[in-house]
Amino acid sequence: MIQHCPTPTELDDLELLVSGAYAPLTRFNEPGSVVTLDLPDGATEAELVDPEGLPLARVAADGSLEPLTHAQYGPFRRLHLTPAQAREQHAGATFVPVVDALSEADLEELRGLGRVVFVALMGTGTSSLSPVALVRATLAAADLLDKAAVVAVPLPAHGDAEADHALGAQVVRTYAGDDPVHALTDPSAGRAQDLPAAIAAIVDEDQPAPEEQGLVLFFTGLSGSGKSTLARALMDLLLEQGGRTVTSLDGDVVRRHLSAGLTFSKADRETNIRRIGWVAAEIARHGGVAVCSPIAPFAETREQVQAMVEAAGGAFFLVHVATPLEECERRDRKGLYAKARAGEIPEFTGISSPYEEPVDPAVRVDTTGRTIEDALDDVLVALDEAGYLHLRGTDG
Ligand SMILES: Nc1ncnc2c1ncn2[C@@H]1O[C@H](COP(=O)(O)OS(=O)(=O)O)[C@@H](OP(=O)(O)O)[C@H]1O
Ligand SMILES: Nc1ncnc2c1ncn2[C@@H]1O[C@H](COP(=O)(O)OP(=O)(O)O)[C@@H](O)[C@H]1O
Repeated sequence: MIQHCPTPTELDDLELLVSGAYAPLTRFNEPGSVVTLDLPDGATEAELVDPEGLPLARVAADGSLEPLTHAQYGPFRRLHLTPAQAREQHAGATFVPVVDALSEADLEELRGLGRVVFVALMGTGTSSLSPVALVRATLAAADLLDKAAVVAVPLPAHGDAEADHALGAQVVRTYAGDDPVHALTDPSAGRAQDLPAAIAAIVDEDQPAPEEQGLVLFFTGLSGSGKSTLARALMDLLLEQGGRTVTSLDGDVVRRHLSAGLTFSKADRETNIRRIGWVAAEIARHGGVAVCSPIAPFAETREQVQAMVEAAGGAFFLVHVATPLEECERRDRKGLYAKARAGEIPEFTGISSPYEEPVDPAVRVDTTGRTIEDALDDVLVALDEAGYLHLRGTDG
């Protein structure tokens, strides 16, 4: 039987299927259900493992589950009660679903309800807050009420608003059992202007202003288009003007270290870009700036990098260095195009290997006939307008 690590959404679903939160649903892939599991390469059964390889459950061909161990990772694990545990610990309370930071108005609405249990629906993609910040903000809200407790339920979003709403309502009912459920009248209506100070501080930390957010500047384009030159010039400005930590992930340099030994086959290029994306996402997670300048010829891999960066709370800023092939080949700074034309370098991007142009980059720069400062200015203006970096160029 194969081992398989499900997606974050599938891991959330697995926990809720096993805990009884989805009752009467107990298995993946029931007809018409949004609770689905994709196994790789046509496999019909598998041992499901967490990201660190701990076996969690076996899934059979009919989607049914045999639990092996409970998930043990992640912050606030102690608040992950099963519905049975929640009903036992909090019998007689009013259950209140929460998907966002609670405002003064929300709290006012709850005063007088007696004992309240917040059911923080903190699964993947449910809230605009990160899962951990949603729980932290809900604990802060509980502190502001007389008698309130928090249960964390990793109910994920499945991309179908109607089905997700129905599933959420059903899950909260299951947690409440015979006790009342109170849905807030206008959840998050008071957002921004009406958050208690302790909750506002948690939201601000989770959602930093664009100029404080981790940033991945990703230059893509043909060999010789000007990626490294522009990336280096931009990093110099950042270092000169200060205030941020900066890491370079240049294509050639990465291939000498992180990706040493990889070829230029499609599979190896994808591996190379995903490695860059993984490192860049970690840098962004810590609020730093990563400047990446690989060719990155495949749209799908670039999108995977974007997803990794955004999942880490960073902003992804794609710069297409759109210098045409003719100009890159005319420059042929490293003599590689001549060798590729002579058949000495196989699978050369633009000659014998594809480059998929980005459809919707944050900025597109053709460097042909322009100075470096002038071309860089296009990037600086776009970054300034997006609010991420406010750098002054050197040409005025
Ligand atoms: N077959 C082939 N195709 C493209 N490029 C080649 C090839 N062989 C070697 N080189 C040199 O490697 C640099 C590109 O590496 P990358 O890691 O950026 O490429 S990729 O993103 O994995 O496609 C690229 O550097 P840049 O010119 O800076 O882009 C080339 O110098
Ligand atoms: N406006 C410009 N912006 C960037 N590079 C330019 C520009 N005009 C000419 N060039 C030259 O083009 C070449 C680009 O090479 P490089 O930055 O290594 O490209 P890449 O990293 O995309 O392979 C350099 O020799 C650079 O001096």
